[in-house]
Parts: sequence; structure tokens; C-alpha cells
Amino acid sequence: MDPDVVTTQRLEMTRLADGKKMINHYVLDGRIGKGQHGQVSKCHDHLHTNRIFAMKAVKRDNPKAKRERQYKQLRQQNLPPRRDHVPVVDGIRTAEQEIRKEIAIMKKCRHPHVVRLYEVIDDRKNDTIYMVMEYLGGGEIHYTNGNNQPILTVEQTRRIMRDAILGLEYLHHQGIIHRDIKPANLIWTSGHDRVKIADFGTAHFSYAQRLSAAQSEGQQASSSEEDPILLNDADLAKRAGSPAFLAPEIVWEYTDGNPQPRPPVTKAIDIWALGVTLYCFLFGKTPFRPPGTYSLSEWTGYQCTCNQDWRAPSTMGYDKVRTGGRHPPEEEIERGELGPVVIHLLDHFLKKDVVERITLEEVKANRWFLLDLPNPSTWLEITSPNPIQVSPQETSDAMSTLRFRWARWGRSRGGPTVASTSASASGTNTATTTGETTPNRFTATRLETTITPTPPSSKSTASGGGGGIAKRLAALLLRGSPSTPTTPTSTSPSSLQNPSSSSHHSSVTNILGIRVHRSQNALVTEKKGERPKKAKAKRVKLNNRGGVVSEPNEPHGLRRIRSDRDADAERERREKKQRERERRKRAKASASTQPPSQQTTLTPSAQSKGKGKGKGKERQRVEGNDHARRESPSPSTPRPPTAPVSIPNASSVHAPSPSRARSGSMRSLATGDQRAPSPGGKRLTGLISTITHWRPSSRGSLSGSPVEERKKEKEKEEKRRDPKLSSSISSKRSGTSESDIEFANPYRSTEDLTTTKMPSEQIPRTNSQGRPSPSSRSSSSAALFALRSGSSGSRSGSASPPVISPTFATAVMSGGVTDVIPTITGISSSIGSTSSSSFGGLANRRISSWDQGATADPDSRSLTSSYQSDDFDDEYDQDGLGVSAVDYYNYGLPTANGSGSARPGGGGIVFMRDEVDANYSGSESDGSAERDDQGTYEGTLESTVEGRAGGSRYCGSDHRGTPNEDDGLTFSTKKRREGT
Ligand SMILES: Nc1ncnc2c1ncn2[C@@H]1O[C@H](COP(=O)(O)OP(=O)(O)OP(=O)(O)O)[C@@H](O)[C@H]1O
Repeated sequence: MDPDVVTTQRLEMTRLADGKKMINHYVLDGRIGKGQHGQVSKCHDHLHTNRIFAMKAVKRDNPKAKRERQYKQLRQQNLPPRRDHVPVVDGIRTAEQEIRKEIAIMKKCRHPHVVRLYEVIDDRKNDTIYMVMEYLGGGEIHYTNGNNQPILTVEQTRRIMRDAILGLEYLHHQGIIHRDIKPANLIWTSGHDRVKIADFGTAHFSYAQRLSAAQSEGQQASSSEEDPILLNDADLAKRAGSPAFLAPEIVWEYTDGNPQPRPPVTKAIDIWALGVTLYCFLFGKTPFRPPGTYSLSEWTGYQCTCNQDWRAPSTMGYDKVRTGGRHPPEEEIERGELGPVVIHLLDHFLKKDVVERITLEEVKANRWFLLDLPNPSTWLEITSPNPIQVSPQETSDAMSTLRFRWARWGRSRGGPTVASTSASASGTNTATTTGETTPNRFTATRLETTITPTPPSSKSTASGGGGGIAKRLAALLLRGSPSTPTTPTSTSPSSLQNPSSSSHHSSVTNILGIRVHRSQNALVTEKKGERPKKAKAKRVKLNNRGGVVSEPNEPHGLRRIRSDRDADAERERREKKQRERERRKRAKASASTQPPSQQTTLTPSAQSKGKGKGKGKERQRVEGNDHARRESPSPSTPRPPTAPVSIPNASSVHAPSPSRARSGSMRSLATGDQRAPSPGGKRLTGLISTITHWRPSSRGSLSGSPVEERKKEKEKEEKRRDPKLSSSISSKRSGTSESDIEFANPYRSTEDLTTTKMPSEQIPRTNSQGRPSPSSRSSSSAALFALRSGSSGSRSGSASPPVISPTFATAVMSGGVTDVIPTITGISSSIGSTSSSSFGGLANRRISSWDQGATADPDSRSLTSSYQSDDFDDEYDQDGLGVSAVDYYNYGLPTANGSGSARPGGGGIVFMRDEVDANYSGSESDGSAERDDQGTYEGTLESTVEGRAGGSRYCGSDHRGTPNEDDGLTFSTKKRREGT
């Protein structure tokens, strides 16, 4: 309900000196239209003469409407013919009832393509009700020259139709069925730059539809008290509208043979009417009339509507575009020839079978409608009244829930900037074990922006809401008919590097949903509690190996959030690991006798020291690049052996990222570069889902590797020292431990899912020090998080916050949205690295596919195996906050200059990223790279985000919630730990 609609119960009528009539403060400037229910006058505010309105005056007891009702009763006896554009209204309703219904419906509407109601002057002492509306100076759309020839070009038709579709989509989303869509009710604005839907005299409010739409939004449908005069859905079957535009299901009784049962009357009647309108625009006449007739009886018209096919003249539009006939050849449609494509679309508009009729979603995605749009996917998303959402129920079996709040990351870190985020994007994941830069092997695709045809025979749901998830996804992912498949295009380098570019936003906007996943490209971590000196030594060591050192200002340090699932399993793993660790300690003690040359390392890792689980988490402080540079590797420093990895078809597969840090790894959120401040600092709520599921399979994957060799040596040593222990080890090894599991390489079987090869120029380079660029330090668990603000997104205003969309995740994983995350290396890589394997898994709602993605590739296995399951930073965990920073990317309408985005209170996408301190050498001071990271991490988690948007485009926040006045968005996380 538009709260801005004023109801005035006092009417004052004044005659001004110039003879003009003034109603309250509105001075009438003359009549601009007259309809069945009343007349419409132009008027202006007498105090503000530049404020112009349209005032519709409707008599409570409208004699004309009364006559019309009587006339209708006569018509039912098939008596006199009538004009086919004059509305008919079945049912005995008084004029006052009609006008009240119209007012009630208009009060609900606030949309750029729906005429807006400002004020209702309803004085009970007066027999007329006045509706003050926005003034549309362009008048109603004329489409014929009076000789049944079109006067609109095909291009003009498309633009008009696009506006009408948006308006109608909005109405349907509100539960409103217009029932009288026709050219005369589509009115131009003064500049003829926009068309709006008017005349809600016969509109119908469908409780069922509203309910459906509301449910999809997680909102409460308005109560009947709020909508006292709205119709029962049974009224829909009554004939209302203009005869030539009535759908077959409304006049179903005219169908030859009178088939049973009667088809349902739904919002599809508006789509039919829109199809008839389209036909009118294209051909200058209505479609269902016998050839050669200019006027026809209602009965004849209905007969035609129900039983005859429409004809397609050879040309359409004022510009006489060739149509290809009623049934144009398939090849021409597939080729995208304008005429055939439009006829094809019209064919789907005018399906007599309501089930076969096209839906508005499909219409919107039709390539003809998208033709001149600079960015169709953006347009589709931002014009959608119903963003993709998945109910909590839909995700519950895959995820558990954690809530977290936005808080400011304010510790030793400087204010993170988008620039730094951007800078990091050009980097890469780095295989620190080899000391060489490993290119990001992610393949990036973007959602297609080329035009694809409408899916030809999608079913129309009878009373569906604004948009089903599946349909939305289908539209977003496929957006086209099978005959003209979507062609993924590789993301351009620029789109990957510039988050604020328009292309970036264009794709971002195409995805509303939440996807958080854990990447496997963590490199090395620092251990909590480790003394700075040691950390420094580690960094040096890593540098010497060509590793990457984290910057202290790394803004994306979102710490890991513990899943509340698999607690038992996790506990078990911890215990197991503890045992393992103790054993290693012993082994290490014995290994210290070995000459350093024998102590080969593959993956830098660090061994926990002196602390138990939980509290024993170690975290290495990151001190920054400059520091690291000072400690650049000396030429004499030997490089560690290269990990024996081989990646089949490495250039095209989505290689999982290099290894994650074992401990102290953090998760960060990175969102879009800009976000328009939410008005008034509205709270933002959302849900982040994190899928964490790792089976490092390290032993299996590292078979034959130096690490494995080293382990074997250690075990031998242990065996020598402690035969009992070693026997247990060997017996354990003989079993099928998780880490022994060999995973099939999914890339071979899912090559079709890998998309475009990453352009060589995007392959990250090492920096001048021979290290990978700083950006590669951080790996990412990418989280795409749709933030919504305002009433629908606010905690108070919405029954359900935006939720994760597994289907959306699929879109992400399929690479379709990679270009929305151009600058965050980890994110890009993590998405890219898992896209092929995760696609199928997520499509089937199987999160384990993620795990496969992480482990299937030999490279990833060796690297991800360094990831530790219990890598929480206790220092942070104590306060239960797990998120350390967030970057916040807005999506939405590009601003006028095309750079930023301006969607106040709109959405955003959050990328959750695990910070990986790549300088974590993992080696001890003695040079050994101890791997105590052979465990697995499995689990899923889902976090609810609530944020507060203030003003700045980016802000970090202290993970403990310390607000920063300068920051526009703060967040924190409440996470649950388990198993400690
Ligand atoms: N907001 C407006 N701005 C400008 N002109 C308008 C506006 N609303 C209506 N009109 C004009 O007034 C005419 C009649 O308005 P409207 O269709 O609302 O009346 P009606 O009595 O409901 O008509 P109908 O007979 O189609 O039911 C329209 O055809 C249009 O030309």
C-alpha cells in the first residue's frame, strides 16, 4: 500500500476569477479523457503551478455505468453488436464499488510503468469521487491510421511493449490482474519517452496470486482488512475487459465443442491481452476478426478468439518489416531475423491454451525485447520485482545456519580499500611449495549478454508469483531456446580487474542470491601465538621460496566460521589430529637428528606448538609487504622441491587453488566495490552460506611427493623408536582412511562444464621479487551474498531475509558470474577452480561436489591437503565473532556516468573470502615444513549477515563490532564453534 496516497474527506469546489474550477487546491485545466467510468481532467496545484496532475472524477452512482450493466444483460441474450474496445463488466457492482476497488488497487501500485495515484478526494456529501493521479501528457497510444494500417514502427512497438511488460509484471507481482490491457490503457508520458499502464477500473486483486508473490518474498500477504473491497478469485471468471482483448478462457463458452472443464482464469489473461495489443501495434488492427470485417458483433469476436487462428500479414509495423508469414521457417527464427522472431513471439503470446501461453518472465528474456539494451542481464535483474530467492527450507538440508553481524575490522589493520581489493585481483594463487607462481587456472565465463530467443513453450503457471526460482535461473543461465544456445564468453581481462566497471555491475546484477563457499587456494598461514620473530622467519623462508607475504592491511580477513554441523565428526577429527600431532612431535624430535638436506618440504605448513586444540590455534601475524620485501630471498637460499603436480589440460580445467593455510586462516567477505548507502543507514540483512567440505586426500594425492617421502621416513623413524605406535599407524594406513581416498578427476568427465580458457594476459604474474603478486596471498571462499535493504531486506521489515540460492550458486559455479568478481583473486580463482565439479553437485544440491572439486585435481589435492580442519583462531573465537572484514560490492543500476551503481537500499554481493596468509611457510625454524594438516574438513555452514549501511562505499569493521563512524557498512559474525 502506497503510504503516500492521501485520502481527503473534505471537498471544496471553487470557481476562480478566470472561470476555472478549483477542487480543493487543484485547479482544473480542461478535460483530457473520458471513459466509461468518468472523465479525466488535467489540473495543477494552485500554489505550485508547475505541479500538474490528472484528476479522474467518477460518480458514485454512475448512470453510464448503470446503463452499461443493463446493456450487458441484454448482450447476454446476444442482442446488439457493440464496439470491441468498450469494456464490459459482468456482475452487478455499483459504480461506487468499482471506484473503490480501483482506488484500492491503485494505492498498491508504485512503479515507473504504472500510473500513480496521489490523492483521493472522497467527501461523502458529494456524489463524485476524485482521484488525483500523475499526469501523463503523451496521451494514449494510437496504433492505427484509421485504415487498419499500423502507424508505429517495430522499434517503437518494442519499446512500448517493454514498458508495458514491466508494468504488468509489477502488477502481477502485487497480485493484481489488470483485465483491461489494451492500447488505450497504455499512456505516454509527456515526453513520449515512457509508457504507463492506466485504468484499473476492471482490475482484480487476486489473493491467491498475492499470496504466492508474498510467499516468494517471505512477506505477509496483506490482510483482508486492508483490502476490504477486493474481489474473490471466483470473480475472475466473470467477463471483464474489452471484447477484442479478452482471452479465450474468459469467453470459453464460445469455443467450438465447448470443451470441459473450463480453463482456469489467471493472470495469463493479461498476457493474452498484451499479445493482442502487440498485434495491434504491429498490424494496425486486432487479430481476431474475420477477414474484411471492420466491426463485428461481440459474439463473432469471441467466436474468432476461441476458434480461429490469427493471420500474419506479410509485413509488420509502419516500417514494413517482413514477417515471414504466420508460420515463418524455423531457420529464419533461429537466425534471428526480426520479422520471424516477432511472429514467433506473438505466437506464444496468443496461445489459446493458457498453459502454453508465454509468461512475462519469458517475454522479458526474449531476444527481441532485449535487442537494444546495453546490458540485458542487468536489465533483467534490476527490473525484476522478485529477486531470486530460495527459502530457508530449500537450503536447510545442505547448510546449517550461523548468524553474524557486520562489525568493523579495526585491529591492527588499516582501513581496507576497494583499491587494495582491486589490486589483489590481478594476482594469483600461488603454489608456494614450488616457489613458482601457479597461474590461476580458473576459467571465467560471464552471463551471456547476447540476445537469445525466448524459450518456446514454457509453461505458464496459473497463479504463480512474480518469479519462480527455477524459471529465473533458467532465464539467467540459459536465456534462450535450445535452438539458439547461450554462448558463454570469456570474461575480459578488464572485467576481471575492474570491479567498478559497468560490465562488472552488469553481471552482478544478474545474480541475486547468496553463495558462499570455501576455496581451496589458501596458501600458508601463520599460527596464532607464534612469536613475531618466528613468524618473520617463516615469512623470510616463504619469500625465499617465492611465496607470498600477506599484507597487514589485507582487507579480506574474514575468519573461518565454524559449522554447527558435523560437530561429532569434527571432534573426532580433532582428537585424531591431536594424536597425530603428538606423534609428530615425537617424530620430529627424532627427525631433528637428520641433516637438514633430508628435510624436504612440499607445502609450507607450520606445526602447532605447545598448545592443545582449540586454544592451541596459532596465528601468525602478518606484517606487510614492505616488511617482506626487506626480507626478500637471498640468492643463495635453496628453493624447495617442486611439488609433483600434473594437471591434465591445465589451461582449461578449473584447478583448485593452492593449499589453504592450516591454522589462523580467516575468512573475509569481499563484496562489490561500491554500494549506494542505504537510506538512513538501514539495516541490511542477508544470509551467507558457506560450504566447506574438504577432503584433502593428501596422502593419496601426495603419493610419491617429498612430503610423503618425509612422512614415510618419519614413520620409519617412529617405528624404530616405538614399534607399538608404528604398528597402529600401519594398521590405520591399511584401512581406508579419508585421506586415502582417491577421487576421480571430475574434469575429465565434465569438460563440457568447463568454460572458457582464461586469457593468458590474466594469468597472474610474479612480481619483481619473483613472488606472486600480493593479491594472490589470499585465497577465497567466495561468498556471494545478496544484501537487500529496505523493507524487504530489513530485519524488521521482512519475515525472511535473503537467503542463499543453491541454484544461484550453481550459476556461480558454472562460471556464469565470474565476471562479477573481477578483482578479488581468491574469489575468482575459487569460483573458477571449482566450477566444473561443483556445477553438477550444486545443481543436485549436493555440497559434496565441492569437496570433489577440491580434491579431484592432483594439484589441488596436494595443496588443499595443507588445510586444517581446526583452523579457527581462538583469539577471535572467544568472542564468537568470526568475520573480520568485508568488502562490499553494490550491484544495481549504474549511475549516470556509468561508473558506480546507485541503488539506494538495493542489493549487494558479498564475497566471503578466506584470508590466506601466503607467507606462512609452514616450516619450522629448522627448515622443515611440517605437515600437520592431513586432516579433513567437512561441513557446511550458513551464516546470516546483518549489516548496517551508512554512507561510505567501503568499510571494514572490527570483528568485535567496534563501529567506525566513517564506515558505511559494518558487520560481524556470530558463529558457533563446535568440537572445542
Ligand atoms: N493519468 C492520466 N494522465 C493523462 N491522461 C489520462 C490519465 N488517466 C486517464 N487518462 C485519459 O483519460 C482517458 C480515460 O481514462 P480511464 O481509462 O481511466 O477512464 P475509464 O472511464 O476507466 O475508461 P474506460 O472506458 O477505458 O474504462 C484515458 O483513455 C486517457 O486518455
